[in-house]
Amino acid sequence: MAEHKSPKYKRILLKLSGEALMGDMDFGIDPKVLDRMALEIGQLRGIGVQIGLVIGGGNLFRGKALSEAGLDRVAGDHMGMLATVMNALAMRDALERANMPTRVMSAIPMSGVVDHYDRRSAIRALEGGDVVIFSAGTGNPFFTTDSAACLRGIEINADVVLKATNVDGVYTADPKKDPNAEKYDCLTYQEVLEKQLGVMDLTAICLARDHNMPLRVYDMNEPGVLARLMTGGDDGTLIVSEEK
Ligand SMILES: Nc1ncnc2c1ncn2[C@@H]1O[C@H](COP(=O)(O)OP(=O)(O)O)[C@@H](O)[C@H]1O
Ligand SMILES: O=c1ccn([C@@H]2O[C@H](COP(=O)(O)OP(=O)(O)O)[C@@H](O)[C@H]2O)c(=O)[nH]1
Repeated sequence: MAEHKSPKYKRILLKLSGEALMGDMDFGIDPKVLDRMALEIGQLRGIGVQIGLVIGGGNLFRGKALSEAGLDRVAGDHMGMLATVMNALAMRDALERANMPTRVMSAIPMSGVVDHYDRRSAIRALEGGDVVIFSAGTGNPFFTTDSAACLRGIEINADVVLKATNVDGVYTADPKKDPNAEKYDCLTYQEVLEKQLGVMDLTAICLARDHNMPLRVYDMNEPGVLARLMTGGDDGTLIVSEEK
């Protein structure tokens, strides 16, 4: 009989950037990316990991970009948050097609479309094996879904917040702009703040630091990476209170 190691984490909060859902497109959602993510999430669920998801909205709308184009910032942020709900509905569809029971909760009440966010129901659903998608960010303008991921991760007592993105970790500078940037394997919250490393917004880092929530930034385009992380893999960059 095959040997089954118990996973490193019992409960995770996985943050998927909206942009990652575009795949090779310039806007919108690539169903192939959703199906691939559903497959990877299914592998984790199969080994008993409880999964909370926060999905960004940058593939559709970002408040800051809309306000730079002349729209009111708060209206733009509301559009950004609604975009995360659209992404969550698309992700739920992919997860349910892959036979995973899924709950979508929204920080903004949206009766008849998705459930309103409720921490206790979310924890019950996670314990019952549902994948829970937390949508509409924090429900407040001027925040990001990275902050929402740290907030929900802390609220549901996740063991780690995993930020799945399009770079393979945190670098000394933005690797898309600086070809000489070097990757860190491990960093402290304080180093990220002092060096102003832009991979996650500083509000999110402060929240994680204040509640000692480990963060890992990794490349979601690497096949099998999520399952590897569950069995002690060290892909990407770990951000913690003290360097390991
Ligand atoms: N020091 C850094 N290390 C790694 N990535 C960085 C850094 N500074 C900025 N970035 C950028 O952060 C992006 C990842 O963050 P993400 O939230 O997924 O995307 P976005 O900010 O476009 O929504 C990468 O595309 C990368 O270009
Ligand atoms: O708590 C939140 C989370 C998100 N947003 C808005 O929703 C957009 C999409 O989220 P984000 O940029 O974090 O998505 P990602 O970069 O992960 O795709 C943001 O630009 C904001 O305009 C917000 O106002 N409050």
